[in-house]
Amino acid sequence: MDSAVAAIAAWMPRQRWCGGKTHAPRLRRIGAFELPTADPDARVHVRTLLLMDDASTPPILYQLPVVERPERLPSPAASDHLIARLPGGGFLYDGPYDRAYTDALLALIVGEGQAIAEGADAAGRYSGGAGAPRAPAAPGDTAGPPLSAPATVVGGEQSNTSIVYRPADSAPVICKVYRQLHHGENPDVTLQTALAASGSRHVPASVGHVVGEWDDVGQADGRAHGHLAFAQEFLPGVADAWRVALAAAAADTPFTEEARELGAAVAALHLSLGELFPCEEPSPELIGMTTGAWARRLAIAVAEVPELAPRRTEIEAIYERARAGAWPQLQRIHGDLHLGQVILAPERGWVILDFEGEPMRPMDDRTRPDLPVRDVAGMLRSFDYVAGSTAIAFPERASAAARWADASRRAFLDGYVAASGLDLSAYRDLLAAFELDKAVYEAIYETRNRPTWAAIPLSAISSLLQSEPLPASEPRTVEPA
Ligand SMILES: Nc1ncnc2c1ncn2[C@@H]1O[C@H](COP(=O)(O)OP(=O)(O)O)[C@@H](O)[C@H]1O
Ligand SMILES: O=P(O)(O)O[C@H]1O[C@H](CO)[C@@H](O[C@H]2O[C@H](CO)[C@@H](O)[C@H](O)[C@H]2O)[C@H](O)[C@H]1O
Repeated sequence: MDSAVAAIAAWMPRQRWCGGKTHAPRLRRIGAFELPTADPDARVHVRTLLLMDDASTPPILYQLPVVERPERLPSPAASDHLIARLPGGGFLYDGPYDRAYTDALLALIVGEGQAIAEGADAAGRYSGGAGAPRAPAAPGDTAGPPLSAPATVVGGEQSNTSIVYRPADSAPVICKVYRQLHHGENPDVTLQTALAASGSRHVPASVGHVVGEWDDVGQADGRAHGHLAFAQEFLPGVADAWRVALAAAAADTPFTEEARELGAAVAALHLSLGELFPCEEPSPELIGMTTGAWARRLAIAVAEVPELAPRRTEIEAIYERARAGAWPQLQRIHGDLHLGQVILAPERGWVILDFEGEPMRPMDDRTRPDLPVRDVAGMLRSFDYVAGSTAIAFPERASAAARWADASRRAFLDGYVAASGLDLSAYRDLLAAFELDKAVYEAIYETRNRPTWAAIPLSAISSLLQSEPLPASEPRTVEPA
């Protein structure tokens, strides 16, 4: 497979999910596993490679599902997903675009299957959300659910690769294949599965997931264990709020009613998470962990984004003011909340997706109790992004878009405060620090991934350093989601 790894290294930087577009990956094979397929002659191999990019700092472990075929796929569209011709005469395809992989993955989850280990291993776990395909009652039970269905890959700006299955006789399912792997719990799986099981209407039902293991010298027993994929109910025909909000801002259509309800949905989510998972008091140690993370992120940003160096002292002053101020209880949160993570489903209201947390943050940080204001700050930044990207696309609409964003931000805060019972005005400094920290994160993210958008967080950082936090209205108490 060495030639395949070399071909993947050349192909990978062009993929949206690749975190290291600014350097040539230096890939080291950690292990692989093969998924059983329906091919009776076993001429097609569905293999997942786990490859460490040692050229990233810190190194990133990638999941690369590929399909090795003896012949070229006939469809002209398939050639877009051909990674390489193999020296032995075969063809190597990008797995999520090849039905052999998508079917093998669905069957692994729904049938609670086991991969064939080649140094790494994987197994399916089925949790059976409403309307999802059902696992066979017993091995070989042919009256079971579809283990095969037409599938398409979700396009756009995604950190992972999501595959939508549309079985003929059961509800559609979306399965996210994690591209960057980590040892331990992936909150995307654990938080959403617990919320759905508790009856929350603000998350899609869970269908199942894939767990995996691979060699890792950093673990006591030399093996890492983590989540590789997550399948959930797919809500069809709804655009994410980012697209809806962009259209509303471009047309100068008010979004305040939707923003207020979104604030209430986020509050209900926080109440549910606070009940389902342990909470912690803000001890000096926990406060130190949060402020330490702000400082580390700022140091990376200053090194990578030259425009930030002159603002460092001012940013640190806002962090210090927040450190010395009031801190609420810590609890599990979403962790990377923005408009691209929420959809407005008919007769259901706001549905919140993607609980994986910020992809550039260490997984240990993402799985600890955190501050709900981090999520509030993330959504406030997202409304500002709508104004920023509208201004880039239509400079003549910049002022109207800025007013649109300001009204949406205020309505979101009003909805959140009214529904959460949290007196946000007591945590203004903390909210300001989290908003700044998110903008600092975005400055790194955009510089690495979409340099033409780096101006959006950079101009937000300037405004945040000049302005006072938004006032927040009085809270009242409501039931969890
Ligand atoms: N359950 C779902 N129902 C409908 N659309 C979904 C669902 N889950 C994800 N999506 C769509 O796929 C996109 C990417 O999903 P997300 O979980 O945010 O992936 P990533 O981690 O790659 O960013 C979302 O913005 C949304 O448009
Ligand atoms: O891919 P994820 O959803 O896990 O999140 C990452 O990518 C996001 C961009 O797709 C990025 O969000 C930033 O851009 C959004 C517009 O595209 C904007 O709505 C967000 O407010 C802004 O933070 C996110 O930060 C990153 O973690």
